[in-house]
Amino acid sequence: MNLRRYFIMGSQNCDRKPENILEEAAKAGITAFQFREKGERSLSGHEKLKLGRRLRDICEHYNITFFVNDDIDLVEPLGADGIHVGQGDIRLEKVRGMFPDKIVGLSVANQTEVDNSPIQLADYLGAGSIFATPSKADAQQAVGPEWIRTLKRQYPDMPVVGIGGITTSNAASVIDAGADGVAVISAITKADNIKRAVKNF
Ligand SMILES: Cc1ncc(COP(=O)(O)OP(=O)(O)O)c(N)n1
Ligand SMILES: Cc1nc(C(=O)O)sc1CCOP(=O)(O)O
Ligand SMILES: [Mg+2]
Repeated sequence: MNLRRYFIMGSQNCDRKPENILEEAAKAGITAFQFREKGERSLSGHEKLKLGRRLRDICEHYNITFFVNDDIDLVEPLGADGIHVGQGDIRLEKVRGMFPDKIVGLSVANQTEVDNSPIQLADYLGAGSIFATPSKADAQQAVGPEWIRTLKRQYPDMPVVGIGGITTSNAASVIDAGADGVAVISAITKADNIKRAVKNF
């Protein structure tokens, strides 16, 4: 599992064909991808499944770890490598029980969430929002890279990715704080030059 350059995207994040954006990012060197088809202008039902299949095929071709966001019903149909869940989603214990062999990620935004979560059941943590994000209306208040340090002090062996408002300009501060990777939406979907953006991470 390589979470160093973790790209997250759904069609609602894209001004052009999602397949083309993912393919450019894949060629440029992302290491993990999360299919997050969610919120305003997002697809549902069969259209969501069909897009997921096309994006999964691109990841398979470029050997990129493929995650589904939230939706347990898509994990098997898409042949996903893993699933990412947050505090308001299906409980981690249940996800782990359903998918003992998949990679499971959990979001943690503050110490209370950590204290109330079975952290050891997760394979990695998504820590954020690190900075203010334009991509998630219900994101919690930005906590800064210090949150990564706090998590790594408690769980030195648990992979942690920073998420929320991460750009090529501030990613180094997230990695310097001990993160194993950076998870981004807009820094890639909105980039003038995706190849350059991915390489700069
Ligand atoms: C890698 C990663 N980290 C955090 C999140 C956020 O998950 P969640 O809190 O469940 O919010 P939604 O993405 O479902 O809106 C994530 N998706 N990925
Ligand atoms: C999906 C997601 N989760 C977050 C969290 O804080 O848990 S922030 C976020 C959106 C990240 O998008 P961008 O890279 O454009 O800021
Ligand atoms: Mg979620």
